[in-house]
Amino acid sequence: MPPPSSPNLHKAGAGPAPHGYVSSHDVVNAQTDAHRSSGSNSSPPITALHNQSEVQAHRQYSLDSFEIGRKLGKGKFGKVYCARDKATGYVCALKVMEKKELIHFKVEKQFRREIEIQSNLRHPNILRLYGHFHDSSRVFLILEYAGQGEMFKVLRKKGRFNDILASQYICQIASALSYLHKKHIIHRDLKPENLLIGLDGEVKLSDFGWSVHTPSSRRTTMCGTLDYLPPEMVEAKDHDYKVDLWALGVLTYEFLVGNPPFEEPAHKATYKRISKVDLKIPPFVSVEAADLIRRLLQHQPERRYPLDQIPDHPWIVKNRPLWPSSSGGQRRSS
Ligand SMILES: Nc1ncnc2c1ncn2[C@@H]1O[C@H](COP(=O)(O)OP(=O)(O)OP(=O)(O)O)[C@@H](O)[C@H]1O
Repeated sequence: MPPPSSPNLHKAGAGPAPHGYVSSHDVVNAQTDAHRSSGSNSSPPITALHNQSEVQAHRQYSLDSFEIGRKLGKGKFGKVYCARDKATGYVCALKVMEKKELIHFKVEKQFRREIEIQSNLRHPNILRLYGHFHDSSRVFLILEYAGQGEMFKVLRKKGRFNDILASQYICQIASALSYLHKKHIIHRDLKPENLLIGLDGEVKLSDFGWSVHTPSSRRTTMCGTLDYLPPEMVEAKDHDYKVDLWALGVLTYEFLVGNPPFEEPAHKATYKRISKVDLKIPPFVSVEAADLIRRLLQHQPERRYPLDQIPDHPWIVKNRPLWPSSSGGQRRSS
């Protein structure tokens, strides 16, 4: 585990074995899992330790290094638990995957790429991967704990976000994407399901399974979620980092409207609408937000609004003074 020096690290509250943490050996005990996950939904009472100094660099981690808390969720390839590093008290999320499943579904390569990419990233709006370890049958990822959970769930619960919240999220995501693009990484799978929310309400971009280091020639691999696919991928043309700009436009729309713009019951119909950029923005969407959506959802990738101009877009400029100050917004100093 690289030194977890990020200001987003969190330390468990004081006291012996608090928050329902148990021995790490219980992590694969299905019965206790069920018991824990059906228990309290509240996050463990944890205290953010901002600017905490470097801790235990180059330590060798194993399952014994952690006390395992409640199950945070379940993905296609594993379960995620809240965990506390016994030595330091730091709280993280521990993702547990069965090796045989990764092999069975032929996702080892994708998984290795995800680890390689994510462990080298340092940005307040990108979920940190502190390290990984394995035993004979499982692989464990030590991830930053996103205390407010999944963006997707929050959005579905609220229906849609107001301009203030949506603009703050979009500005944070634009900053994270801009950081990735400067490192020649395309995310390629931006959608609410791949966004988590940190303890202070800040966006955490996660899931780098589809990401690629931009190659010299552009790629044609078909990937990503249907609703977020750009015209060039629907039309099986080459694509580059500008696919993320299109996805940001789709996301802006979904945040403000509650569903993605080209959604149709049949795949073919969705493809068609994407290819034609058949965009209908409801009248309740503000003029400024609609302008940004249209500028991002351009059929021609070169015409899409550049990420570095997003903080100066009128929608962001208008709403920035209303953002709650504690939620990790990417404020401009000028
Ligand atoms: N770092 C984290 N902090 C808090 N909760 C998390 C964290 N990582 C995952 N979770 C929770 O666990 C669930 C499962 O996560 P996981 O990454 O395994 O799968 P996923 O991203 O939902 O799906 P997929 O299997 O397609 O990658 C998430 O939906 C989320 O609710």
